[in-house]
Amino acid sequence: MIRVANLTVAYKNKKVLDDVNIVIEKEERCALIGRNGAGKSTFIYSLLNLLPVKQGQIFINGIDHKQNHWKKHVAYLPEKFQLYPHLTGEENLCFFASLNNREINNKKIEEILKLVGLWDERNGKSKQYSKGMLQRLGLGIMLYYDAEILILDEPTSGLDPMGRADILSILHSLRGKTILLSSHHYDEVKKICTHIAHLENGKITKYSISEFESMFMAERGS
Ligand SMILES: Nc1ncnc2c1ncn2[C@@H]1O[C@H](COP(=O)(O)OP(=O)(O)OP(=O)(O)O)[C@@H](O)[C@H]1O
Repeated sequence: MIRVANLTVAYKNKKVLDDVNIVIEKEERCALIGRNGAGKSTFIYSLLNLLPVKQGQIFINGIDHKQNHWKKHVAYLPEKFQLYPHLTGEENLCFFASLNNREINNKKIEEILKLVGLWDERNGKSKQYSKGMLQRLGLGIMLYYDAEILILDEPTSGLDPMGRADILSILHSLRGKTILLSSHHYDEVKKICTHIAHLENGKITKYSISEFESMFMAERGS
């Protein structure tokens, strides 16, 4: 569960998040949507402590995020990330899986490569992977860490419709995860998400998909 209370973030004099309060419950799949520059990345960076929070509080599974041990509950996929182009898909996954002296679990590596649809291409060098394959490999690396809370910054950005559908259907297939993902593609994320967190003018309002749909339709009709 993620709980944010009275979060305000400003860059110099420009307030981007203004007294944000939101709870994302265990096992919800919540899409953070908002226009370009609305503050989606700023919100995610604040959650992850990549941006120091000066005003407000954030709790991850009940742990104040000023303490460090919340980190084992969370895995993060940034919008842009770098893999090792001369390594194969499987070697990249094994490299990241072994960080922090973790032992590599070969069965889990196989399961994840199958889950993200890269088992047959596992021996191809990642420099030869398409953008969709790279994104699925990034997702696989994130999933290896077995965190309960997954935070993804625009995971479908720059992908074609099939690539976007692949990523979303993998996320939809996961069980027991709490997911927050930012996106510009409301029509797509609504198919797999349970909730929408709408960021506008520094405020975040959370809706169930049906609440958001009826508000959206009412606005269109008026
Ligand atoms: N380091 C920074 N210094 C000053 N202003 C910043 C900084 N980072 C972001 N901003 C500004 O804060 C606002 C919110 O940016 P942010 O990147 O969080 O929005 P976003 O919703 O993620 O945008 P996009 O959808 O385009 O990725 C923008 O006006 C941006 O220009």
